[in-house]
Amino acid sequence: MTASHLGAPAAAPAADRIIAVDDLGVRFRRNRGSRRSFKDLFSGRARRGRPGDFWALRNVSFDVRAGEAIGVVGRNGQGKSTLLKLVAGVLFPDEGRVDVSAGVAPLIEITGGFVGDLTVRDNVWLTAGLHGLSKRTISERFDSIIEFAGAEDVIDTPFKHLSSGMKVRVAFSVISQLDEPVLLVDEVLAVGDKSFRAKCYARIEQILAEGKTLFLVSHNERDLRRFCSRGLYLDRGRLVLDGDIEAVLDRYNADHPV
Ligand SMILES: Nc1ncnc2c1ncn2[C@@H]1O[C@H](COP(=O)(O)OP(=O)(O)OP(=O)(O)O)[C@@H](O)[C@H]1O
Repeated sequence: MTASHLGAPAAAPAADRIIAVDDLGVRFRRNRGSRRSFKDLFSGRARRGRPGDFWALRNVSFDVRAGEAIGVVGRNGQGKSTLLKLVAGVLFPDEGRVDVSAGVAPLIEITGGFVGDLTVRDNVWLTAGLHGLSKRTISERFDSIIEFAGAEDVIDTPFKHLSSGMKVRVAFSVISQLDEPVLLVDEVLAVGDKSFRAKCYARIEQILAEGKTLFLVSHNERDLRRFCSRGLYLDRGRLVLDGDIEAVLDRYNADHPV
């Protein structure tokens, strides 16, 4: 008998579960860049107390089933990108656990993972290779990656010389043609022009139809409603609401009316 015969379980059964986040906490130092005073250097109290520390995320727990599309909402600076970085495994928690039982394709910072001094061609090979695609598969997909991005004229240009829009186009094109079961998209779509955004939306729909799992951070409610069935609402690093995307957006809008 499958779990669905027993009614909706509170937590995803282990077999279905692709991501498990348990009591997650991440602490940052607000003033890392500021100089310590001479007096601070000799003050044990200042070091122990670490007054600049704050929790960017705390007590965050949720499970994700394979194939879910989750929108992450919240005001600026409330922990959304930090959460995606933890799922991507590029940041480690100070408390709790994040277990991800599948490969993750992250598009979480415009230039994230791309090497500025390498050409577009080399970056495509590097990123696709790091995500486990064979040389043969990369060769087969290379032209379509470049074509989707509209990057034919900049194939041999160093990535750092691309416009910010073109960087996003190349990054999205590569990331969305990997075989990883989980896709993380943080805001970056806002940078592309209208026609590229339309292509991205079609690609995301295709990815969801293939049964992949999506995390989308966005301030665009239309995008969130279009792709996501579930929402996570973060405020001050806490998970205020985990539920149906409509309920999550209603609550967010009620808490923060324009
Ligand atoms: N490496 C870091 N060191 C110190 N503070 C950080 C670091 N990364 C993020 N922060 C801080 O942690 C908090 C959460 O940041 P995060 O980027 O997760 O917010 P966000 O919800 O994604 O915001 P936005 O909507 O503006 O993208 C912010 O106060 C941010 O300044």
